[in-house]
Amino acid sequence: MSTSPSSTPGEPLPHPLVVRTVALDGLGDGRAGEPDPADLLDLLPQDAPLAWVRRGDGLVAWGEALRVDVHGPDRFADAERAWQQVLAHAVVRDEVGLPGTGPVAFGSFAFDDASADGGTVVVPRVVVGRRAGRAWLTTLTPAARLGAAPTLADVVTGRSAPAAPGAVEYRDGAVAADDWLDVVARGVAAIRAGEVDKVVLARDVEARTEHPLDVRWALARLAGRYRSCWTFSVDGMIGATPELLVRSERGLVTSRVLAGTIRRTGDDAADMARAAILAHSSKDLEEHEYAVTSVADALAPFCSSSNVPDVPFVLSLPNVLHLASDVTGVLRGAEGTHPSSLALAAALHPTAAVCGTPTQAARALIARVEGMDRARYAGPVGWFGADGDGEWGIALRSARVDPDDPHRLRLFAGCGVVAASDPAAELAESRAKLEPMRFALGGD
Ligand SMILES: C=C(O[C@@H]1C=C(C(=O)O)C=C[C@H]1O)C(=O)O
Repeated sequence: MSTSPSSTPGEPLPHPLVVRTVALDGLGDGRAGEPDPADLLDLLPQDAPLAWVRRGDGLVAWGEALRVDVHGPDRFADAERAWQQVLAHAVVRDEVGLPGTGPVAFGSFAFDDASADGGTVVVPRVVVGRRAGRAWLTTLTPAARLGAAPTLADVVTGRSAPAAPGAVEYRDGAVAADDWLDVVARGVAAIRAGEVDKVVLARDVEARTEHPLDVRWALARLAGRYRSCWTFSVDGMIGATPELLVRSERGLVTSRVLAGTIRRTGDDAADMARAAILAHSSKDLEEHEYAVTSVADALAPFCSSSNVPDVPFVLSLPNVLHLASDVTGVLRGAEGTHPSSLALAAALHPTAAVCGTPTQAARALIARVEGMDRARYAGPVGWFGADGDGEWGIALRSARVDPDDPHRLRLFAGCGVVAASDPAAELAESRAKLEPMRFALGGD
């Protein structure tokens, strides 16, 4: 675990963190020329923007009061510990008291324990949040004592308009598209040989942008088009995921499980017919069942009661239709004794929606045949607060901006493979899942 700016990991900040949350005025009626929290993404600076936004609500943040890099199988626990240490030294005045107010940290974690790209927690300096018509501003400042109440005009200064990335060139990532057919075929063969029941296999595509990517430009495109997804940006990992690994709020946990996919055609009547096919496809229902069971089983030890829908619904996105189930549960025990949302995410990860069934065998198969490091793709991404509540998505429909070159990104997509899978159909599905990030970079 490495922390910055810090002296030693045990004592991460030279001063306590002074955290102050104030309510912001009614949305949209701020004074002319003043920043307005009505569009959170508009408030972000170009440098290292943090975001977790859906349908206009959520959190945006910037600056780094503290950054912690973690690695290996203990990356989630190490991140949690670092956050607890920050909180132990924090002085908090929260005048709003909603989920997402007070101290907040963002995180993004690798899919695989062995990834070189383990994970990062960022404690920002400024957070602006919005939820159900209310908005707030939080400042997190390593300081000796509480200062004056901050205003949005103080912290949103010198914003340039997001700039388009210009022409974008795409080329094969670690495995060429044609060779990936063989990767899927090896997955199907392993299933038929009884090694696993389901495996999720992914591939990457490299993009090179003419101008350095202004992440804000991509985020605005994603949030505008993929409204039922969670648009995120944490430590260079960006995307709009339709899949919520876990939300934990005041003792109630929710997980949106997706598995089973059909591409959309662009013709609404044809898509309705395809939705009906998807809802009755035994191949897709089987894939979905594995994913729901993995989430329900992982949540069960933490919950006193839970609700697991018998039948999935069809989630319609601009590029694909998915089978979807919202699994909910009530956490066991009294408030204050619950595991944090990050601990729940760690217990759930990796679900069968992004790994396979059984988990360990599917993990080993992925490591053997996929031919790439997934890095942060398909890992948990999101935020949590001082009480541990928070939201963690699965980093899908996503890309990683090269930390050393803002012209370069790796785009990722994967597909659930079962005995009845056809490699060519999975390749087509992976192309459909790459569409959101291609659109984010300026594609149609
Ligand atoms: C792995 C991805 O998506 C996952 C796989 C799905 C499937 O195979 O049907 C559907 C949704 C996600 O759980 C991805 O988008 O990269």
